[in-house]
Amino acid sequence: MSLKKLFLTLAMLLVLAASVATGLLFQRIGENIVDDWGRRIVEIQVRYDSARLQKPLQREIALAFQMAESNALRQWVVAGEDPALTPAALAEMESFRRNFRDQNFFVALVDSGAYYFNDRNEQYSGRELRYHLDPEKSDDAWFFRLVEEGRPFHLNVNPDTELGITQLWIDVLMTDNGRIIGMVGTGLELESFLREIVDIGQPGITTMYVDLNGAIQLYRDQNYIDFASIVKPEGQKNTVDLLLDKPSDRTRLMHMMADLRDRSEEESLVLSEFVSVEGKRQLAGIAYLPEIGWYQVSFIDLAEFMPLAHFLPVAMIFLATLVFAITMFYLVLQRLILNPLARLETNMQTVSDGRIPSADLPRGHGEVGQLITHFRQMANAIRNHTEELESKVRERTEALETLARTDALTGLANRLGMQFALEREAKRSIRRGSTYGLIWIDVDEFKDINDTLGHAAGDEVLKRIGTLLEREVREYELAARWGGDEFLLLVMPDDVHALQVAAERIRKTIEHEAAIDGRTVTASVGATLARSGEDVEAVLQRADEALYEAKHSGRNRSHAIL
Ligand SMILES: Nc1nc2c(ncn2[C@@H]2O[C@H](COP(=O)(O)OP(=O)(O)OP(=O)(O)O)[C@@H](O)[C@H]2O)c(=O)[nH]1
Repeated sequence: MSLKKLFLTLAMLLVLAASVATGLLFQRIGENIVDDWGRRIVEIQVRYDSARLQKPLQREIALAFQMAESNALRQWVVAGEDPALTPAALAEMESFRRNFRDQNFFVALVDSGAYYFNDRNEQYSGRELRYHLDPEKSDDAWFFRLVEEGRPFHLNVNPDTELGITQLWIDVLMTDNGRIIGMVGTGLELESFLREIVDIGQPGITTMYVDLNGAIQLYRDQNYIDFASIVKPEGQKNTVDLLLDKPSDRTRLMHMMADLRDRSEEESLVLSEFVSVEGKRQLAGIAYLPEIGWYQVSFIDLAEFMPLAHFLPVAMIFLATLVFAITMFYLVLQRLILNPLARLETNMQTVSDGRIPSADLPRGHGEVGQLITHFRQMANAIRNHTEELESKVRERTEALETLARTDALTGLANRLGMQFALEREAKRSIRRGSTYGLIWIDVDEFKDINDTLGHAAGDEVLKRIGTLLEREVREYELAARWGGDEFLLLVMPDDVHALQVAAERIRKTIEHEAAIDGRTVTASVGATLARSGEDVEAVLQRADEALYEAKHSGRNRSHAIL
């Protein structure tokens, strides 16, 4: 895997890991914040709700206690509902009725079982005695049970089947010298009370009030309320665990309730615990309200109340910054290291393929820069060396080529060199319609020179003739040793006559200047003029024939065939 791919994969893995870590971190931080704040909020909420509930209730309870202590009422009851005292007693009842929140009252008497009631609409004015309580009737059991329990006051949520209304009843015992003689109080219309006090419609918050047994007394959904719980046997009550998903949560709540009751002197103590309600993790806040003998239980759905989504923008900004930083790091890495290295690698590949590296190398920084500089120096050295080598090879090749076309003894062109020159001239002749002359020289009785004067003398003769012929040709003409004692001149005569003159002059020059060891050296010379576009072989043939003629007409002659 290339470094580029490796770092890209690494960068992507980093982004992925950073995203997961950020997500987990923010979820953890968010949950901690929400849990921490949730506990504070639930505490405040419970205190606030309990104050809101107790304020109206306490007023009603205090009023009910006043009513229970009313002399007019007590005297009337003790006197066995003396008709003479009844108007004053009814007036007292009416007076309290007007003061109660829902403007109703009840008075229930132990001895006679009489039950007096009037309401806001005064529909029972003049006939306040509604009925007589019957210990045998289950609807009246609440009264006899409360009298039996002897608690000074009690809150009772109960539908009154006789009257056809459901109320939160405030029941206060009326006593005379320690003897319970009756019960007075008022009823708060449950629906409006729940609407105004309990179900305040705050999203994510559910409040309820339960009695010492955990039986639900006030809750926005009346179906859950444990009506007349005072007379219900244990096990049949609608308790708080109806809302809880797990039995373990119920146990924990019950423990908290017991703990709160033990510590009821600690004012406004609120305990909180996470529980599962209707499949959601909710924070339950519980407070004991000793004045009314109930607990307040508030469930806060923190996911709705303080959604973790609120932390999302912060998490997104954090993540975006992280991704941006990693991307920038990768881009800088790519620009400063990966790209220069990739180009360097391409150049190195060129070198390893035996080609000349490109002069266009990237610039780099730091160690990469040093690496590139060293490679550049190395590449330049290779390039210079290669060019030098190539130049030398070219020179040597040219020298070899020259050598291959040169006669070692005389320094003239050899047969190969002459053939090249002839081919070139023949092509030019075709191209330009030009012509050229050939002069063929053969040393006379050279074998004899060798035989008599020695082979070295023979060589010397050949060298001298070479020098003479070299002198005879012009710059653009060529003298060559054709082989053995034969020489060939490629000449450019102006005309036939000039060719004949040149051939004769060469013969004479040899005769006069090539003598060795006192022995005259002569040569026979044949000459011919190439015709326009004529084949080289044909011209050579004719020159050879001219030479043959010169030889056979007595040697040391020049002869031209035109
Ligand atoms: N010294 C010397 N002799 C050579 C060289 N090349 C060829 N020869 C000799 O040159 C002689 C050429 O002789 P021929 O061409 O047969 O005849 P010739 O003796 O010149 O007689 P004509 O040409 O008929 O006049 C031969 O004996 C060759 O051995 C050389 O490089 N040096």
